[in-house]
Amino acid sequence: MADTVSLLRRLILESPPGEWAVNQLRELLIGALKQGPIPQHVAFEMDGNRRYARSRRMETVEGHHRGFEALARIMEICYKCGVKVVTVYAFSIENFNRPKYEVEGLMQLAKVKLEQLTTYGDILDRYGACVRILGQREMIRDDVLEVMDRAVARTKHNNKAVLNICFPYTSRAEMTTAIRSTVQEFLSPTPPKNTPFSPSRIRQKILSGQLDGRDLLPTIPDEPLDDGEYEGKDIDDGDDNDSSGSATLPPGSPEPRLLSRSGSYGSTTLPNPDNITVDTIERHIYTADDPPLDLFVRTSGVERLSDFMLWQCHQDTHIFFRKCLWPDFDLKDFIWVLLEWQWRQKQSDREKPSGRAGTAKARSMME
Ligand SMILES: CC(C)=CCC/C(C)=C/CC/C(C)=C/COP(=O)(O)OP(=O)(O)O
Repeated sequence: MADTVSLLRRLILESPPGEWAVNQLRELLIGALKQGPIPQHVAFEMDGNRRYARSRRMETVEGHHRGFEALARIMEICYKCGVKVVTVYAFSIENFNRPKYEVEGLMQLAKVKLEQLTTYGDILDRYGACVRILGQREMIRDDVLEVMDRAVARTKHNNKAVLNICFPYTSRAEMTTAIRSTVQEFLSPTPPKNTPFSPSRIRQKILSGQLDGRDLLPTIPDEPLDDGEYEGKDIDDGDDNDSSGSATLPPGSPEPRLLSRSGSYGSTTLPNPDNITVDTIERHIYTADDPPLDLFVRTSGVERLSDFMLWQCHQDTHIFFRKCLWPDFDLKDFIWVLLEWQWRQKQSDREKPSGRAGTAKARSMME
């Protein structure tokens, strides 16, 4: 009986009039949603593809294909609603540890779908969305990278919306990269060379025996270091796997600012770590150009962030965990997330003026 009902339902919904009616209803719902506030930046942790495949006795890779279809549907809903940036976790660095055939399947899927997505007139072009690939580029093999670069180049003229594809990504790798490039930027202003008190000059003198090391101040390079240029202990390679120009200050290192405060180096402008703020790091994070993350959605019932958007989740990011598996995720699920987000926005807007009034009142009472 249940089988007959579900078959009948499928027949109706998949018939041309059924499809037309469903599309009309979707448009109506999206139109209604657009009447309220809309998150500017939404991230999806698309979880549950393999469980979806297993429960339907499909190949794992087929589960990922269905996952991509869900992504295309959700992306369209987002852009139609007015979301500016959609960020998706398409491949974690940890995913390289999955069986070879699955990793290969995901690479092929990325290649085929990115070509498709960025073909002129397809979904991204329709909504004026450009593609950006966020993650550890050096871990992507050449044939995939080529397709990704082409996708980015083909859509770079689109300036209404963004699709951030995190591939291969983890937040810790993103933050490490951001810190590394912050340090590189921080050390890059080149001071006047060979001034009598420049660190390199002092180093030269020590090496040539003209100065003993007793009064040696903590050394800060006065010019960007080349790999292997410096053998001292105060600048160290921060990553065992990657020695490409990375420099970290190990725990217990003397604070570089002491140097600049002491003024020992004359007119040399030495980096001051006090100048590194949240905003400095933010500028080096992959999503630096994007609006703050308003909404984070993870499917499949797992309630963890799993190294995704750890920096971007701030005090006003609303995090939603949904039980449904990603390939099943559609407007019927997303609408509740959006409605709840809109409701929470209204609540916090309502609280804000009274909160402010309360503070002002408290202040006037104290005065
Ligand atoms: C081009 C492009 C953007 C492609 C995206 C395709 C896509 C949906 C990728 C997601 C891959 C992935 C590791 C999902 C997590 O589910 P899981 O495999 O961990 O499933 P499980 O939780 O059931 O084990």
